[in-house]
This record gives sequence, C-alpha cells and structure tokens, in this order.
Amino acid sequence: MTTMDQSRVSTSRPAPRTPDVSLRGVARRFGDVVALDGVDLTLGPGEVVGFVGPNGSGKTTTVRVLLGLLRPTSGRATVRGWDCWQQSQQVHHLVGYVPAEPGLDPRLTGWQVMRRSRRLRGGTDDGRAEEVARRLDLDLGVRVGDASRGTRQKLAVVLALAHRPAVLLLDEPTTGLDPVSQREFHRLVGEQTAAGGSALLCSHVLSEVEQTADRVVVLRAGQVVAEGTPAQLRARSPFRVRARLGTSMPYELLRDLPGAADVRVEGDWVQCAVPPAALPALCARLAEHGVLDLECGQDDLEQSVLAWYREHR
Ligand SMILES: Nc1ncnc2c1ncn2[C@@H]1O[C@H](COP(=O)(O)OP(=O)(O)OP(=O)(O)O)[C@@H](O)[C@H]1O
Repeated sequence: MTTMDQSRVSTSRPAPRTPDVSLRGVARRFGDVVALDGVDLTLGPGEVVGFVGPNGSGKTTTVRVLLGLLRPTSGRATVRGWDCWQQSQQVHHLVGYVPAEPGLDPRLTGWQVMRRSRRLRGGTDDGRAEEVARRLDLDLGVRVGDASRGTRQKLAVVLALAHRPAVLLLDEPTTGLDPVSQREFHRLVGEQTAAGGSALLCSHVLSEVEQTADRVVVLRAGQVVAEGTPAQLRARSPFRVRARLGTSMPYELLRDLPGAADVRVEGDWVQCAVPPAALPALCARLAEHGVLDLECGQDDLEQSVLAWYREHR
C-alpha cells in the first residue's frame, strides 16, 4: 500500500449504513380519509421502535406501506434501501411480519403454511422454524383450523422468523399469547436486534412498549406528534401538583400558567398539571400563598402518551 493509500484509509470514515427502515414524507389517502399525513420515520440497526397511537391513527397503514401492500400517495418508504412499492420482492425477503389477526388457511398445518410462504420469503430455514416453535411450545403439525387463537398467533411468529429476516414488522404481535409465550417472544425480538436486526413494534400495551422499545414514536391522525426514548418522553411528561395553602388562591392564577391543565381549587386545596418548564413558575405562585402541604409527581410514560392522544384530538 502506498503512503497515499494509507492516508486515505486513516482519514476515511465508515460509510453510514442504509437505515433498516425509512419513511420520508409518506402520505396515504383512502378517498377523503387521510390515513397518513407526511410521516417521517427511521429505524437503525439494533433498534426496537415502539409505534403507538390511538385507534385509526395510521399504524397498520404504515406497516402495509412497508410491506409493499399499499402504494404511498406521496413520499417514499424503503427497507434497507429497497423501495417498498417498486421492489417489494426484495423487501419481502428482508422483512418478517407478525399481524394482530393472522389470516392463515384453516385447511393447512403449520408446516404446510410455512412451505407455501417459502417463495415469498426467499426461502425458509426449517431448523430455525423448529427452534422458534419449540421455544413457543408450538407443534407445527397442528392444523390451523383446529388451533386456538394463541396457537395461530404463535404460528404467525414462527412464519415471521423462519427466514431469519433483518427487519421485524410487529402489529400487536402478542395478542392472544399467554404471559410465558409473550416473554419468550420478547426474548426472540431482543436476540434479533442484538444480532443487528431491527423491529417496529405497534402496540396498544404501553407497558410492553416501555419495556421493549429503545425509542417510541407517537402517531395521531396520521402524523408523528412525539418521538424519543422512553426516558426522554417521560422527562417531558407533566407534573401533577396538589397543595394546601395558607391563603386562598384565585383559580385564574393557576389556569393562566403556560400549559396548565386539570386545574381545580377546592377550599384551601389547589391542584393542577403543568409541563416541566412551568414547574418553577407554579412553585413561585404557590409559595406566595404559603404552602402548608404539598404532593407532587410526574406522569409515567403511559399517562403522558395518553395525554398526547387526547391533546391532538
Ligand atoms: N382499506 C381502507 N379503506 C379505507 N380506509 C382505510 C383503509 N385502511 C385504513 N383506513 C383508514 O385509515 C385510517 C388509519 O387506519 P389504520 O388501520 O392504519 O389505523 P391503526 O392506527 O392501525 O388503528 P388500530 O389501532 O385500530 O389498529 C383509519 O381512519 C381507517 O379507517
């Protein structure tokens, strides 16, 4: 190697890796209904992103766009650089999808369903399927029509993982799974991301999201309204304060604080919720009226996400 080559090696930075999932300005309409309204979302390798939002906010539509089942009205969605609409075949090889309601042919056994899906997924690994089935206590010889709701969900998980996909798209994946299987499922997702894969987890179970996700994206009416690590979102959560005062305090003094909500004045007790930035101003106002007793707590992730749902209604 020449000196010049060496200097090239020492100064060059590793090329930034293509994101596992990228949505840029993705919009999708169904007639007059705007299901997605300019969604930007990136998943990096090793990441689990919790994707939460009220019913009808656009989570499943996002997943269907990523699976190449829906064409965005505008914007672009890619998986590891492949266009989800124009190069959906490559995308299907890379993606494992667990739906909330697996629509599997009731006449087939687990193994038969797997074999049917082989071409779509660019091949499956029977050894991997057996391993995942064993860990979920699932018999792949079961006929879909004879299987319980939870057993069909386990089958959907095996189908999603059997081709060792890079990216998992999980839409309410633990619906119907018993707690032991839920835990095993989360272990499987953790192993997937530890090995450099990634997962988008759509869920209404916020405790599950908080435990599993590295980052949370909150969707409301087709738009991203909040995004951050669970700790960052919690840090932005309102403080709920309740105080007993020595002298009465006019309701307006609390109501007029920036971002104040749930304001109540009852006798010598006052209470309200304020964003973290307004806490010092609230404390100063309370102090002017002589604080005799004080309760103060910050909302947890679940309470603050629910507030985002309500705020943007
Ligand atoms: N095929 C369709 N035709 C017409 N409207 C649709 C279609 N699919 C979704 N929508 C509408 O798009 C919006 C977003 O729906 P979507 O299913 O993506 O929401 P979601 O966040 O997954 O909801 P949920 O939490 O209830 O599963 C809703 O208003 C829904 O009625």
